[in-house]
Amino acid sequence: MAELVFFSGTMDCGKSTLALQMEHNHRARGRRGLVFTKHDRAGEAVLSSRLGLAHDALEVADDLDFWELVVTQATGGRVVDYLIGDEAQFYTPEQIEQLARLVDEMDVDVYAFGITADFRTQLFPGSRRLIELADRIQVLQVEALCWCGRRATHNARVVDGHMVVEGEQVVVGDVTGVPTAAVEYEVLCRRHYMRRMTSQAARAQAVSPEVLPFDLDLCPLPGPPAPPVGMMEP
Ligand SMILES: Nc1ncnc2c1ncn2[C@@H]1O[C@H](COP(=O)(O)OP(=O)(O)O)[C@@H](O)[C@H]1O
Ligand SMILES: Cc1cn([C@H]2C[C@H](O)[C@@H](COP(=O)(O)O)O2)c(=O)[nH]c1=O
Repeated sequence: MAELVFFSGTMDCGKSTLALQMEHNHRARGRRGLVFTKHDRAGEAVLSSRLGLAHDALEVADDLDFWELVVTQATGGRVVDYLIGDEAQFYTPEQIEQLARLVDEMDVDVYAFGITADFRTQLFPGSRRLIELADRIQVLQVEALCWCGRRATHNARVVDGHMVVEGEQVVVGDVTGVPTAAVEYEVLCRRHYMRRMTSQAARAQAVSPEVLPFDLDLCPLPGPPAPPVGMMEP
């Protein structure tokens, strides 16, 4: 029986890599599929992974109708067994409903890949609909890590070196790790997301004079506690 599966995780946790692997595995077994993406960092109509692999893909415009497209293929004699959809957070809720219909009425497997929440921790509309409709939600096993070593759960947006929590929901970008003037992203654990503590902010705080050790000459440490009244020192 066909399934609608939502593979989710933070940015940089291997979703596109897994999408490419699944495409490879299904095709290797003779299944016929279509690959989609939207706003991939590498450009239009390509599904790319940070591991260096890439695959041609159909770019999902807002007016693309998945149902119409697959039905047209099928009536033209081109069987579609499965769909791979990367960057699915950017799909419209209506498109997610079309994908669910393809699973239920055309027996097409749909594997959607995407982040759930934006840089403000709010669900993308496409991801929200996937969470509502998917047969299964699979959180990726490879964990992206916060700079502190904890599992990263949140996607932070960094502009001019500072984490921001206001702005357009969609700004295509990468997790470069190199502060630039442009928009970039950093994955963080919840604790550091809430404190707006990016790796750069943590480094800056570590060398800030406010947290340097006290100058002991100016601020001597207290001595040992005085003996209780009535007791003589030996
Ligand atoms: N040089 C590298 N060597 C090994 N693994 C890498 C390298 N660069 C990236 N990766 C892996 O690729 C993952 C990102 O893959 P990608 O599919 O692009 O992520 P996503 O689509 O979730 O944003 C990283 O979490 C890391 O595991
Ligand atoms: C958090 C967040 C991300 N984006 C963009 C940035 C990237 O182009 C993609 C995520 O791609 P990845 O393969 O998962 O790394 O989404 C955005 O537009 N808005 C956001 O809030």
